[in-house]
Amino acid sequence: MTPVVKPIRLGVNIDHVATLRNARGGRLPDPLRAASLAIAAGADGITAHLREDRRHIRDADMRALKDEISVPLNFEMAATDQMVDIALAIAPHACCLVPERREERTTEGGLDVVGGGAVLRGHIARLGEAGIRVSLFVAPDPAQIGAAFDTGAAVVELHTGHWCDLVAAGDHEPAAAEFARLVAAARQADALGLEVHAGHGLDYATAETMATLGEVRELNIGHFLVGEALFEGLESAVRRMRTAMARGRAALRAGMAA
Ligand SMILES: CC(=O)[C@@H](O)[C@H](O)COP(=O)(O)O
Ligand SMILES: NCC(=O)COP(=O)(O)O
Repeated sequence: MTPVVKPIRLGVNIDHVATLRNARGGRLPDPLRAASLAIAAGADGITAHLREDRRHIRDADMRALKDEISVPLNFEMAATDQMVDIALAIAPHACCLVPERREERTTEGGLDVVGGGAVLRGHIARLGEAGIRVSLFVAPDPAQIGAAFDTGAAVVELHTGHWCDLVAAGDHEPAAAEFARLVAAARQADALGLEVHAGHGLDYATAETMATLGEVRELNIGHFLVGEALFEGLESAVRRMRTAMARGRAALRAGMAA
């Protein structure tokens, strides 16, 4: 009997709508309007990253999203006491703990769960005790996946940024090797009972490829979609992304049936 292919969700990250808004210090474009349009176009969830330097999403944005949107809110944040306190006050559906370095242009690596120790486990416990689903944003590294399981977090989000950069550069062999790491990490995490998400740097083609991995249940995508929205509108870009992901799942089913 052909195994059941579980659905895959799209989380739309609206950080960079706030980047454009903050460029002039005003109210527009409104990240909440972007979230509403993304949801109307089929987004299963909204993701927003409240960085310590508030370079894009601000505290008021996160509060407005929690109060107004009709789909789960995935609150991305650094693993700090301050951010945990803010997350507990907002009470989103989920929190994704990501590494942050002030000087970084974008999220670079995955969370060092292996080295996180009792402090990280304390943050995870505080969030979990409040009923918030905790996700750890990690590189596709077996040790990090195993450590994530040991922390009691429910979800790992696999960092696809390095793979996407290699694909974009046309470095085919290194890209294939990094994709193999993502495949192995997804299988390892799934076998441990962790829910598997993925994100960072994804576009239509790489999202379609990620959707061929049955273990992957959610893709969080932002920068590419906001860029495409400048040319074709956010609703169109989100619909095209959903279609690309559906093509990936269809390819998975076809492979299973063969
Ligand atoms: C964790 C992650 O991949 C996203 O939140 C990404 O960080 C987008 O935000 P930045 O572009 O500010 O890194
Ligand atoms: N966690 C990944 C995310 O939320 C969006 O990352 P990107 O698509 O903006 O690179």
